[in-house]
Amino acid sequence: MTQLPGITITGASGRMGQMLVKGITAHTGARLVGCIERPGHAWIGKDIGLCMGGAALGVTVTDDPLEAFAVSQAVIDFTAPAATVEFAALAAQARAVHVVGTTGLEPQHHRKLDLAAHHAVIIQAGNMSLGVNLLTRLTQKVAAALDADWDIEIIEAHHRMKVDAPSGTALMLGEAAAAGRGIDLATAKQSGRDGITGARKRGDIGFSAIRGGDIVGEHDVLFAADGERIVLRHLATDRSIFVRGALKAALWGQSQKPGRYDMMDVLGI
Ligand SMILES: NC(=O)C1=CN([C@@H]2O[C@H](COP(=O)(O)OP(=O)(O)OC[C@H]3O[C@@H](n4cnc5c(N)ncnc54)[C@H](O)[C@@H]3O)[C@@H](O)[C@H]2O)C=CC1
Ligand SMILES: O=C(O)C1=N[C@H](C(=O)O)C[C@H](O)C1
Repeated sequence: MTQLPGITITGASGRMGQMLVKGITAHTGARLVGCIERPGHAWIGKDIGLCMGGAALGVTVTDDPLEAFAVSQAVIDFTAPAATVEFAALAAQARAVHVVGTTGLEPQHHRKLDLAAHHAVIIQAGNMSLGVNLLTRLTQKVAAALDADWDIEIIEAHHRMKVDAPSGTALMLGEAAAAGRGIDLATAKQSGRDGITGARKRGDIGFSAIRGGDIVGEHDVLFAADGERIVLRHLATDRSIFVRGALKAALWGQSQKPGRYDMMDVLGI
C-alpha cells in the first residue's frame, strides 16, 4: 500500500503552526511526520500533541530541519523570512515540496527562493485562502477596466502581534492592481502617509495598515473616483482558511516539476 504524503511543519508552536498540526492530523490524505521549532524553544524534545495540550501524536519537536525534511514529501512553513530561506535550501536538498506562507519577504529572500526552486517545488503566497486569491484576480480585472481617475487604496487590518506591514496580502493585491493598470508597483507604491504629505499623486497605489486585538485579517481594495467608489473586501474570521489552502498546495505540489508557483496556480484561477 502507498503511504500518504508525509508533511513537516516549521514554526510548529506558532499561531499558524498549531492550526496546521491540527489540520494535518484531521486530514485523510496526509501524515504529520515532523515539527520544527527554533533552537532553545521550550517544546524541543517533546511530543507536539502533548505540548498543544492534547493527546500524544508520536511526533517530537526538533530544531534539526534537515533530519525531518529527509523523511518528508512536503514542508509547510509559516515562520519568518530569515528562517524561510534556510528552510528553502534544505527542503530543496531533500526534494520536498516547500509551501511558504511566511510574509515580509524582501527581494533578497525571493532570490534565494528562486535558487532553491531550481531543484524543488516552491509554492509561495502572501495569502493561502481561496477567497483572497479570487479577490486578487478581481482586483486585477477592475484595475484594468478603470483609468487613473480612479485612485486605488488598499486598507488592511490585523492582530496586535503581526510584525510586518503592509501585509503580504495587501502587497499581493497591490501587485494585482498594478498589473491590471500595466505599471510596476514599485513606481506607484505609497505607504504610511504622515504629516504634510501634499495632495495625492495621480496613479499612486496607497497602503494603510491597522493593528489591534485578535483581528485575523481584513483587506479592502478601494477604487475612489469623483462621485463614486467601489470597495472589494475580504474578511478572514478563522485561520483554518489558510490551513486548507496550505494543505491543498502541499498535495498539489507532489505532481509538479521543480519551480516557483503561487496559490493561483494551485487553485487554477
Ligand atoms: N500566507 C498566508 O496565508 C498566511 C501567512 N501568515 C504569515 O505566517 C507567518 C507566521 O505567522 P504566525 O503563525 O501568526 O506567527 P507566530 O509568531 O505565531 O509563529 C511563528 C513561529 O515560527 C517560529 N520560528 C521563527 N523562526 C524560526 C526558526 N529559525 N526555526 C524554527 N521556527 C522558527 C517561531 O518560534 C514561532 O513559533 C507570518 O509571516 C504571517 O504573516 C499567517 C497567516 C496566513
Ligand atoms: O500575520 C497574519 O496573521 C496574516 N498574514 C498574512 C498577510 O500578511 O497577509 C495573511 C493573513 O492576512 C494573516
